[in-house]
Amino acid sequence: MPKVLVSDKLSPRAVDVFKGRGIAVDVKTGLSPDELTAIIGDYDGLAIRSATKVTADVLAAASNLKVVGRAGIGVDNVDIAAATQRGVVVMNTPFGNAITTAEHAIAMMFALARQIPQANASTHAGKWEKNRFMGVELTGKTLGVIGCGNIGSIVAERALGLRMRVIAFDPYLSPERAVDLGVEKVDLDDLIARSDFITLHTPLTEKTRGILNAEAIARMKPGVRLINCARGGLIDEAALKDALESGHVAGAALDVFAEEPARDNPLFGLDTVVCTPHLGASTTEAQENVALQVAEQISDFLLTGAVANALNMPAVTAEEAPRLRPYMKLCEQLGSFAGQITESGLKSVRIEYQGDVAGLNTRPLTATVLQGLLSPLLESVNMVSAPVVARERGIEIKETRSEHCPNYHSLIRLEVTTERQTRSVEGSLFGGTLPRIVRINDIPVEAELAPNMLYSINEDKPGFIGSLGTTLGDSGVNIASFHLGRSDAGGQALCLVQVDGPLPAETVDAVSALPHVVRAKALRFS
Ligand SMILES: NC(=O)C1=CN([C@@H]2O[C@H](COP(=O)(O)OP(=O)(O)OC[C@H]3O[C@@H](n4cnc5c(N)ncnc54)[C@H](O)[C@@H]3O)[C@@H](O)[C@H]2O)C=CC1
Ligand SMILES: O=C(O)C(=O)COP(=O)(O)O
Repeated sequence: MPKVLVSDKLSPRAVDVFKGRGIAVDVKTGLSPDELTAIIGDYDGLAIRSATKVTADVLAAASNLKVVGRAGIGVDNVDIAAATQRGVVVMNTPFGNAITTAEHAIAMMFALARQIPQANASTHAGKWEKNRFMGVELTGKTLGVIGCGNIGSIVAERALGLRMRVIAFDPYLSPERAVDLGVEKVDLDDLIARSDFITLHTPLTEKTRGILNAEAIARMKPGVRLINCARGGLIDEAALKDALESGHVAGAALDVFAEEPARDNPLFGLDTVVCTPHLGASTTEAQENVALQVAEQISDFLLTGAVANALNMPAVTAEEAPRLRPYMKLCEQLGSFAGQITESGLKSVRIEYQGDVAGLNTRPLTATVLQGLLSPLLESVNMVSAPVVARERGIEIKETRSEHCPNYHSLIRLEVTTERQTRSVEGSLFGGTLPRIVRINDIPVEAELAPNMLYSINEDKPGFIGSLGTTLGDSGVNIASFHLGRSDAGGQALCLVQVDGPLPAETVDAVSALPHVVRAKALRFS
């Protein structure tokens, strides 16, 4: 039974989902990094929000971990590169809290415009400072949206409803989408120079860190107001403090901080700053959405192999997963076969999908071919890490698809070019589910790959099969099945022999030494 750890405060509905799907679940929140590292090795899945930091150290201790599910959007608390290297799928729930977070940004904008928190505190204190809290109207003001994705575009829609003029900076926002949303697409300089309010909705990346730094703040309109419900690192907090103190920035509403939990921050105590403790996603509705979704996604992945909303792996739907499974087995075998007979550096890999399989989602299949191919050559690689590892090693990967497939419903052809030669192996599914190798180096053969196999290439000469059988028999190796193929009479021949148990190295050497044998090798398949 797979086991999941919930290490942040998630709606209890997540636990219900895990239990309902037959997954064991522990809830342990508030763990220190050391405590998490000490126990993570017991779990197949980890469900988190923003508090848990899934660092390379945590991942190094996570020997059984297959999936990290983020009940929310931002994954800057997860070392995705390290997860990918370790073959751990990282998923998020990209929509479940978007409306709620957009609403928080709008609420923060109103709070800023009318100083509601300050007025609230003053009124509770019995001060009745009617003349102190003079606000500004939103109607007709220009709102600059930095990052116009899911949340930014909801904020834009709501702001248009408030009769604001909305301008947006987002390099990935298409002009058509901007027109549909009713926003003006501008560059960052323009946005900074023209906005009365600026709201941030980008992820925190190396490109966006400090996007509003001292220099950007200096170019803003005097009296500008800033809202940040995305990530703390987007604004330079020290520069913002200076600009608030000088009055150049009239106010800032911040839900997120460079260091969280933020117990001590340079901006605390300024009466022009409105703060909330990372509450953007904190509504009952959003928390139920993301908890249910992440629990379903983690369960689907652990139980069926379906992959949704992964940041480091192609998607596989619950409908596709069972259809892809036999092809994945075939792809793994094709890759593993090629990987085991490869003895020099890989240069390129070409995968041809023919027939029915060409109409399926082939990205996970290609990832599985690469996993099979690289596994015999590298220490630990799986379908999450294999494409990245292949790219890092400069291996060129080509994928082609054709509906045309004369002899089979589906055929997958893998061609591997190394520093020395090009080899190919082709396979199909018999009866729709059983992987079979049907061609090796353009020589037809029909073989099922079993855990222990002997592969040999020989000249097609009389007597070879007898001497091979005798050599194996003399070594006490029992033959389970025997598959032969040849290019033409007297030309190159090959055989794949399934044997009962691992082949001793001396036996392989003895086969290699037989007359007419070009090469012999023991192969293992899972
Ligand atoms: N305060 C809170 O509780 C919450 C905060 N968030 C934060 O909000 C962020 C945005 O969430 P979504 O809108 O759902 O993400 P999204 O991925 O839908 O949108 C992000 C947008 O930022 C744009 N972008 C990327 N790099 C950019 C750059 N250098 N300059 C300008 N735009 C850039 C992208 O093109 C994209 O359109 C999340 O990454 C997360 O950090 C999300 C949910 C709750
Ligand atoms: O979804 C996000 O990106 C958020 O920032 C929400 O964070 P939280 O789950 O409330 O800790």
